[in-house]
Amino acid sequence: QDGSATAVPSDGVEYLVSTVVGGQTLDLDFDTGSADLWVFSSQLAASSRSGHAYYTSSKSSTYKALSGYTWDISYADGSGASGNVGLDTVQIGGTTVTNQAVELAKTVSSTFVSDASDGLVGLAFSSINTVSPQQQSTFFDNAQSSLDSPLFAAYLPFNADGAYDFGYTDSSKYTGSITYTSVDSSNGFWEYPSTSYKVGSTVHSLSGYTGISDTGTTLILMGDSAVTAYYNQVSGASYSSSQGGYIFPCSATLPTLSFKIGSTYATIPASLLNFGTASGSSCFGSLQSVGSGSQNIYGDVFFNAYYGVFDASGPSFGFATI
Ligand SMILES: CC[C@H](C)[C@H](NC(=O)[C@H](C)NC(=O)[C@@H](CCSC)NC[C@@H](N)Cc1ccccc1)C(=O)O
Repeated sequence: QDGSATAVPSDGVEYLVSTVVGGQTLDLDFDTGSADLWVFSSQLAASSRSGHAYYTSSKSSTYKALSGYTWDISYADGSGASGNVGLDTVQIGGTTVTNQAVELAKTVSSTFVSDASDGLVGLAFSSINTVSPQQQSTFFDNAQSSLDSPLFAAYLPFNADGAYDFGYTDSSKYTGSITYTSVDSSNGFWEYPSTSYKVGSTVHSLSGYTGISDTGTTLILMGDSAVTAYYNQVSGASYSSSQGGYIFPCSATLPTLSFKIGSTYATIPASLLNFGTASGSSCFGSLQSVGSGSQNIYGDVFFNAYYGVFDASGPSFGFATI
C-alpha cells in the first residue's frame, strides 16, 4: 500500500523519518547510498545510547531472532556499525512491511553517537546488504509487491519538512516534468553516467565519471578536477585543513554548479552552494572533494533543488525541479 512519510531536517546535515519498528518509534536516516536497515538497540553500551531512542527486541511481540546472523557496515566517511539481526514489522508512513530484517546495533562509531539519528534505513540495492550468512532485503524491496508502482521518491526541500513517497510520485512536490535516466546497479547504488559539469556556463568534461544519488550524504562530492575548477571561480576561496574542506568569504559571489545526470544537466543554485558559516566570516562550501575514484556523490544539497525518483523498474533515476 502506497504511502508518504515526513522527513524532518536535522542540524542541516540529514533528514530524519519517524519509523515504527516492532511498535517502537525511532527517528531514522533514510539512506539511498546503503542497503542495511539498522537501529540503535538495547545491546549498545549505555554511553553509546545516550541521547538516542533505541530498540529493545524483548519489548516487541512480533520480533523473531535470526540466530547466528550478523552485520557489519563501513561508510565512506569512515563511520560504521555492527551487531546481530532479527525480523520485525516496520511501518513507514502508510507502508508496512512484516518480517523486515532489522539489524540491531551492538557497536556504533563515535559519529553516530553524536549524530541525531537512531539508525539508518538503507534504500540502495539489496546486493550490498551486509547481513551474513544470508543477505537480507531492503524495506523498499520487501514493500514493492504492495505498492502501485515499484518506486519511491525523495522530497527534501532546504530547511523545511520534506517527505519520502512510496509507490507513487506526487506532482504537488515538483514543477515541470520528471527526467529519467537508466541506472547501473552493478555496484549496488542508484548510479548513472555523469560525464560533464558546468561552472556557471563553462562546460567541463568528466569522461568516465558516474554519479550516485545518495540521500544519506549531506553535500555534493565530486572529483578534485571539478572541485578545483569550481573554487577557482570563487574569489578568496581556499582549502582549509582545519575545517576539512573548501571555505570562502561569506560575502563571495558563487557561480552555479551543473552536472549531467545521464544526458540532462541538473543545476544547483548559488544559494545552495554556500553551506553556511565555517568560522568568523568564512563560509563552508556545499561542493567538496569525493577524494579518489570516479564516482561523484549527489547528496541532500542536490535533493534541496530536485525531487528524486528511485524506480526499480528499469531501474532508473528521475529528477524534477522542486
Ligand atoms: C569505505 C566504505 C565503502 C565506501 C563501502 N561502503 C559504502 O559504500 C556504504 C554502503 N555507503 C556509503 O559509504 C555512502 C555512499 C558511498 S558511494 C561510494 N552512502 C552511505 C552513507 N552516506 C551513510 C551514512 C549516513 C550517515 C552518516 C554516515 C554515513 C564499502 O563498504 O566498501
